[in-house]
Amino acid sequence: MAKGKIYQSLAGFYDVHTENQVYRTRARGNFRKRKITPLVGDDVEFQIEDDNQGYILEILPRKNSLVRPPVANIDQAIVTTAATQPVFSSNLLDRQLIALEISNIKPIIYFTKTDLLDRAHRQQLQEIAAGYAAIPYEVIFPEKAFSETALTQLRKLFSGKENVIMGQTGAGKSTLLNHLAPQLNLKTGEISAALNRGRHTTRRVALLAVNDGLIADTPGFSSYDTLAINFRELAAYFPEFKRASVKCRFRGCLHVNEPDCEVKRQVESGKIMKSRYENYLQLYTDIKNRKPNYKK
Ligand SMILES: Nc1nc2c(ncn2[C@@H]2O[C@H](COP(=O)(O)OP(=O)(O)OP(=O)(O)O)[C@@H](O)[C@H]2O)c(=O)[nH]1
Ligand SMILES: [Zn+2]
Repeated sequence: MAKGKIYQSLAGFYDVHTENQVYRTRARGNFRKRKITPLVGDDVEFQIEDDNQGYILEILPRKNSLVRPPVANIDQAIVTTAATQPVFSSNLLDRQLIALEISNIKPIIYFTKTDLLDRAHRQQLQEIAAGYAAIPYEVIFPEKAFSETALTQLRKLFSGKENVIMGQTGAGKSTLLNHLAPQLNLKTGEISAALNRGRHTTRRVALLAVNDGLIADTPGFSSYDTLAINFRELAAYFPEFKRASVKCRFRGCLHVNEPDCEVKRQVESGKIMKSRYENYLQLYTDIKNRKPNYKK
């Protein structure tokens, strides 16, 4: 029996890479019965049948997995965030960050279209970017769009990691992927259309080697609209709230109506971004009012 990692899935075949070879494998029938589908990124045990063929026997435990794109064991996500066109939304960004925190995926916030900002807006967005960097999140705010400095910074963060790209439609995901992996030659503006074609569309998904790291060739969206968490857990996915909360008077403080709340104090003093707190309250209310059958 051999061990490897699935790098590509296409029409029921899984390309498994070991240290020195690639095997084209199929999943054994018992996976279908157990309703388990191997995913790109899975570490697997497989039986070698021929020179470079085989079948998968076991999927090793996953760190996490996404639905779109269907990829497992992701370390990092590049959250492609338009500074403008579409207009910057802290609410969308925060929801993406929370979804990643829940899945234990490290976010890298990459601002696109910074070249389209006038001076006043550039100043404003730079302050926002600095706020996120202080949380701390990895933030890349290119002086010029896709400057070598920004791309080098991003490539460095890749090393030894499995990455995915996410972001709303038009944010610049394909453009960024093309800069990172020119061999892809993606047409811009096409990805969201392909993803929206429906869940039954079989698409090739592959991991590409980029600077000692791996990147999924298919950008995706997180399932932030189906947050399945309890409202009491939400604050734990805001790193700066979690840090402050040790100084709240009450254990289990939800930072809403409680007296002597350190999170609220830090919002007042400007240490915690007001927008983050407002987005927290909005999401908190949404989750609390969610219909019971909506949970998972
Ligand atoms: N000026 C400027 N334009 C950009 C930048 N990034 C992307 N664009 C343009 O914005 C448009 C959308 O970019 P895409 O890369 O297609 O965006 P996407 O996120 O892949 O979009 P979907 O496929 O719809 O999900 C294209 O016309 C790009 O050329 C940038 O940093 N600066
Ligand atoms: Zn509190």
